[in-house]
Amino acid sequence: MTDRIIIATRESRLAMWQAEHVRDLLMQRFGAQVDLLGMTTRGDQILDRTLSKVGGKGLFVKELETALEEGRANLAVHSLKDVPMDLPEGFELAAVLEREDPRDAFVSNQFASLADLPQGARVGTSSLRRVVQLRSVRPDLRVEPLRGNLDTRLRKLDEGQHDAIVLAAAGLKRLGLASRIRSLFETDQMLPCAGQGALGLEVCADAAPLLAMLGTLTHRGTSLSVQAERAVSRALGGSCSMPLAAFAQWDGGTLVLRAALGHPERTDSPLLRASVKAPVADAAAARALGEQAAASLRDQGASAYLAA
Ligand SMILES: NCc1[nH]cc(CCC(=O)O)c1CC(=O)O
Repeated sequence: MTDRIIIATRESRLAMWQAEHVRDLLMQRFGAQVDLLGMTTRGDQILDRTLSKVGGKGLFVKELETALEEGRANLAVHSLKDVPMDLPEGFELAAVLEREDPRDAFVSNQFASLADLPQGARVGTSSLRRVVQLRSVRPDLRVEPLRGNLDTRLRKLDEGQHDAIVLAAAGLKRLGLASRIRSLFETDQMLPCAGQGALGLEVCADAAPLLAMLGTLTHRGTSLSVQAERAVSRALGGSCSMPLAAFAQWDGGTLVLRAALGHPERTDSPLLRASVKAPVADAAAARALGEQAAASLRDQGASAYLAA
């Protein structure tokens, strides 16, 4: 079963790149024969509404999981930031690959950075996390919705619908579009969301040989970081589309985790921030650190933000 592997993937250019990247890795590392099964998910079809209003992240993942369940594929490759905090019963993350650049990128045809934008400039993004952080440094900006895959978003920018847009650097780099990045946000200005830049490999929990084999691909620092980040979100129990950022870095011993939570509606509410660190050597300790960051946000009044 592990000598021929079928990867279920969405058909966007980024998803295909990621699936092909994993295919190449599996061929190199294990000499496996790998095929791709392209699929369109509900999340890909809904382009006119904010995802958080129609069911959130799970929309991109569900169809792929069904393919795994029915044995049409063995493996699904995801951008971890699109994977819900708790996988449905019967599925497991077999591996977390080394993280690409986790930062957000400022993309514009006229302006070099956020600081260069004139008063009242129009910035495209549909991510509440980006909206609240933009608002906190530049309350004057007009933040406008922007959806679609990377190519669609860049086209909307090029058509003049926005003065600038904010995108994950990882996606742009993977697609050979790094030249579109005018500047990278420092993480203290625009903290990434949990899992940004990392890929997760999902399999059926009963696929023991495959789980063991793929597990060897895990990048330890990325995996511990992402466990802590995802634990913040899980502990806050809000929806996966809440304006929450969580970003961790591991130096081989200590995990440093920062989180930020914005109010989804009230522009006068400040961002809540937490920063915690501890020696971390396993997933349980990483998750405990995430829970500590969530507790700190709660102490600062996070529940009023989450209820909104
Ligand atoms: N939400 C869509 C999505 N999912 C993963 C990436 C980029 C790659 C990554 O962060 O792993 C993007 C694009 C973006 O947010 O700009």
